[in-house]
Amino acid sequence: MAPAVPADTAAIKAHTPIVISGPSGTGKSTILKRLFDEFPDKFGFSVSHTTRSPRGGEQNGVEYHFVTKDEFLELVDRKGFIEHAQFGGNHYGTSIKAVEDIAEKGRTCILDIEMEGVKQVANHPNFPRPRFLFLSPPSMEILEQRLRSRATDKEEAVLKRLNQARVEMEFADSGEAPHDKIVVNDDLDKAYQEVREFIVGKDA
Ligand SMILES: Nc1ncnc2c1ncn2[C@@H]1O[C@H](COP(=O)(O)OP(=O)(O)OP(=O)(O)O)[C@@H](O)[C@H]1O
Repeated sequence: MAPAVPADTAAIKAHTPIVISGPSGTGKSTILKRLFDEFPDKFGFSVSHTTRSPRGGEQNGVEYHFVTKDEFLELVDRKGFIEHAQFGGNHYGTSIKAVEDIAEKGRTCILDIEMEGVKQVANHPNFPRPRFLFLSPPSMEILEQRLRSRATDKEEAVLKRLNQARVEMEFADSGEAPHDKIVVNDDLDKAYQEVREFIVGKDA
């Protein structure tokens, strides 16, 4: 078998990645957008790999690294992904290299990933441990309101997201979750300050 992809690199160690997770609709995108706006040069999102075909205008290496299924599975074998999953018949994953690319630019990689991905990252055999942040909704009722107010989902999709949210909240509450910090997104300004402090520290 091909050798494992090296993961313990100086760049990644110098810029410890941040994993942010939390149920859909909790406010991750909203808070990350603020963070990127406040610190335009400090952070980056990694470019994921996918086996799906590029859509009009999508460029390899920009929206995604577009690869064949064989290439994808070879990288899986080599432990080259910190997390990967299958959706709608296609594979998607975050490679070690993609995280390293951000760190090599002197930026901190922010990984917005769901629960199964969080478990994979935490259990990766040689990827250095990132810092884990969980964003929690104040209650299921409020999460439901936010999902509905976003108005991007049909009823069935909202119910599916709420069920998944329950599973994620249970995981976050269990002793198995790797989270270093849990922030409840009740008041947005307050939640943002807590996230900001966790990520950049008090004095930034
Ligand atoms: N503290 C808050 N108070 C009220 N509304 C909020 C708060 N934070 C976020 N929202 C609203 O909740 C909705 C969901 O937020 P957002 O899209 O950022 O969630 P998300 O966690 O990124 O979801 P997904 O994982 O599905 O992308 C948005 O309409 C957003 O404006």
